[in-house]
This record gives sequence, C-alpha cells and structure tokens, in this order.
Amino acid sequence: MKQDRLVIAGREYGSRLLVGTGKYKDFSETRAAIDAAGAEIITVAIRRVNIGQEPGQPSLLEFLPPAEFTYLPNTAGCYSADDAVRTLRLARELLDGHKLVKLEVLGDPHTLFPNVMQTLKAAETLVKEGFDVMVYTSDDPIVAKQLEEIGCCAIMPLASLIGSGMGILNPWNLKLIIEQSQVPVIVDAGVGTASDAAIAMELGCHGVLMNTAIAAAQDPVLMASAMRKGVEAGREAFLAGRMPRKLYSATPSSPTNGMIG
Ligand SMILES: CC(=O)[C@@H](O)[C@H](O)COP(=O)(O)O
Repeated sequence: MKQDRLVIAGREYGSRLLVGTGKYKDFSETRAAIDAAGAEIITVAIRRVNIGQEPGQPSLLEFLPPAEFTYLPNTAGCYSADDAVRTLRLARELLDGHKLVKLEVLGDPHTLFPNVMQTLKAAETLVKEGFDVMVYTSDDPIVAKQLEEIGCCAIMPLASLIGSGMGILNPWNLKLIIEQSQVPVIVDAGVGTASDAAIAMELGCHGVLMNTAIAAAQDPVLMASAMRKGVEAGREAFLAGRMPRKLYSATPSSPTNGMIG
C-alpha cells in the first residue's frame, strides 16, 4: 500500500491514533501506553497536567519529550471561550510559541458536552491569533461546517460522552460530517474498545483521539496496542472499500460455473 499519512496543519503523521495523557497511575505508565499505541500526537490538559506550570514537580515533558512527540495542549475543564483562549495562550508560552492546539469548551460538568456557541467564539479568536485549532465539537454537521469555515484545521466530533466508553452513538451524523469536510475529521471522546476505533476509521474518519479507554483498561499498555491495531485495521478496511452492500440473501461463496452434475 502506498504511504498513507495523516496531514494536519501541513504536517504529516504516520499514526492516526491520538492519545490523551490523563488518568494514568503515573508518568511511566503514560509513557509505556503511548509507546504501545504508537501515537505521535499526544494531548495534554493544560489545567491538570504539569508541563512547567508547577516548577519542582514531576513534569510530563521529562517522560514524553516534545522532541519525540507532537504536543496538543487542550482546554479540558474550560467552560467559557475566554477561559479556553487564556489557557491556550499560557500553553503557547510554556511550549515556546507552539501553535497546534485542541480547543474544547464544555457546556456542563455532568455531560461534558461541548458548548458550541462558546466553542465557535473561542475558535474565531484563536484562529485570528495564529493558532492551528483542532476542535472538539458535537456531531452536528452544521456546527462542524461553521468551525471549518472559521479556519479550524481539524474537526473532532464526539463519538459519545467523554469518559463514557459508549462507542459511536451516531455513525450517520459522523458520515455527514466526513462527507462535507475538507479538513481531517477525528473522532474524539467516548471510544470504549478497539472495535469502536475500527468502526470510526471504517466510516472514513481520518483519525481517533482517546484517553479513558486506554488509561482505565485493566492493562493500559495492552489496550493501547489493541487500539493501534483497531485504528490500522479500520483504516485499511476503509481504503479497501467494503463489499458493495449488506443484503439479507445468500450467494454461494464458491463459483457455480462448470459444476459437475
Ligand atoms: C483527552 C481529551 O482530550 C478528551 O477530549 C477526552 O478525554 C477524550 O475522551 P475519552 O477519555 O472518552 O477518550
């Protein structure tokens, strides 16, 4: 198969599995899981994970050096556009002018569903300030289009609620978003196991971002490896093109021409 690369904001990646860095036992486990996942892009909650905000404390940067991974600072825990913008400006300072970010503006702490009005507002400001914005959003194709028109470099609709492990609740909406988008569509949140990741990729998503399914597995490193294979298998199945349709009638698998008798 010819080289199949994920391109985000002009940069190419070999892995289509993006992973979070929260909820692990310690930074060593985080590192081991990320290695098993083969991920190149790792997302970091600026409000929760130390990347230099707390001098003297263990820093993720020591375990996952920015020279080896593409950092994707995110705004987990932000409930307004202003908060999200402020958080990403801080990330840019901490990471020496780093531009690639993940925007999420949440609606409430119960559902962690995106507040799309505030997300649109923050996206506009961040794009104007020169950030490359990957954006977490609902699976609403109209909002997804608006975010793309604002200039976001990747659209990241949820599969289901963050941390729920419910898998893909609305493949039909995801399909609509994929069909209309000129930028990568990356499912973010709600993946529970490897088959969910494979389904996202079979639908035509360009990548999958996940955290809880790996970090909260009984064996995070083994699950990370399974996720890697799920994403790769789903991508290959998408590129291969599935048999034309599902039809509840049988056709013999072996040829019937020239049958004896
Ligand atoms: C890590 C991240 O950026 C989040 O958007 C989210 O945590 C991902 O969702 P899951 O934890 O459900 O995979």
